Amino acid sequence: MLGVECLKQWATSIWQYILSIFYQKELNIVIVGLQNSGKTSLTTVLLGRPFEQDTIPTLGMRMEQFSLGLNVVRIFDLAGQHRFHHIWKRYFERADLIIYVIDLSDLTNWQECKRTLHQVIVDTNRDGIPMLILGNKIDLINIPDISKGVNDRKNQKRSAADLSAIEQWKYMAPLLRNYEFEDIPTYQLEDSNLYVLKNVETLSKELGIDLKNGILYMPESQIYLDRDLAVFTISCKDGEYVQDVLNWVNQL
Ligand SMILES: Nc1nc2c(ncn2[C@@H]2O[C@H](COP(=O)(O)OP(=O)(O)OP(=O)(O)O)[C@@H](O)[C@H]2O)c(=O)[nH]1
Ligand SMILES: [Mg+2]
Repeated sequence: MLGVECLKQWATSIWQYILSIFYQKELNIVIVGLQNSGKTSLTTVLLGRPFEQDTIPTLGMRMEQFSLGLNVVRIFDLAGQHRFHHIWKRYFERADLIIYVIDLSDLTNWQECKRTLHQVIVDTNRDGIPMLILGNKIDLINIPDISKGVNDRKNQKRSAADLSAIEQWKYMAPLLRNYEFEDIPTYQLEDSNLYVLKNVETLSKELGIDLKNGILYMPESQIYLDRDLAVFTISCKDGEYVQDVLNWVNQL
């Protein structure tokens, strides 16, 4: 009787092995974005390792590999420094998913960040590679506490403006999914109102991406997005919304 059980187990494991040969998939994830946006931190978090405050800028590329069920996942964590951007294209050729990471807490390079994102989308759109745009570091952009200083004459004007933006953002957000691109409000982005970018629709609009109709608006032209594309806001530090990102990747 024991012999029959052993034989069954053996046959099952052989069968699983044969299945794995036919069904084993390799998933290449290529992560790009400007310097300091959090690409290496994202890689660390995706690998289930603890977040590190002090990181070293990546030089060239760093590859990490892990198994996910029967599949092998390879993460290509590319360097964000400008002098390395020319190597990105080489990795796009074998990418099954491209992730573009943005530091939402720092507006200094916002225009460059947008330009670079547009270029990545244009360069890879024809191949239809799925793409994920991640607004990172949302733990650093808090909604200002407007109750503070509301009686302070100097702050009164500012507080009223903030209040209307906050109210608009808070109440419109759930409705935006039914809105056309033109209806999503735009903002004069500055350090005091960065929190509006936590909202995925607002962030997409500021990046020129019409998620509903699949169109990328660039300063001189526009293109149809011929691919799966999603925008999330996350914090690698707190792990906020990282699970949503993983769920999205899993359904690809
Ligand atoms: N507060 C906060 N800090 C973050 C977050 N993600 C990354 N950082 C910090 O941002 C800095 C840069 O992170 P990296 O992951 O090295 O950035 P990178 O995009 O890999 O940079 P390069 O390799 O130079 O292109 C580090 O000090 C991280 O600890 C986040 O979600 N919140
Ligand atoms: Mg890095």
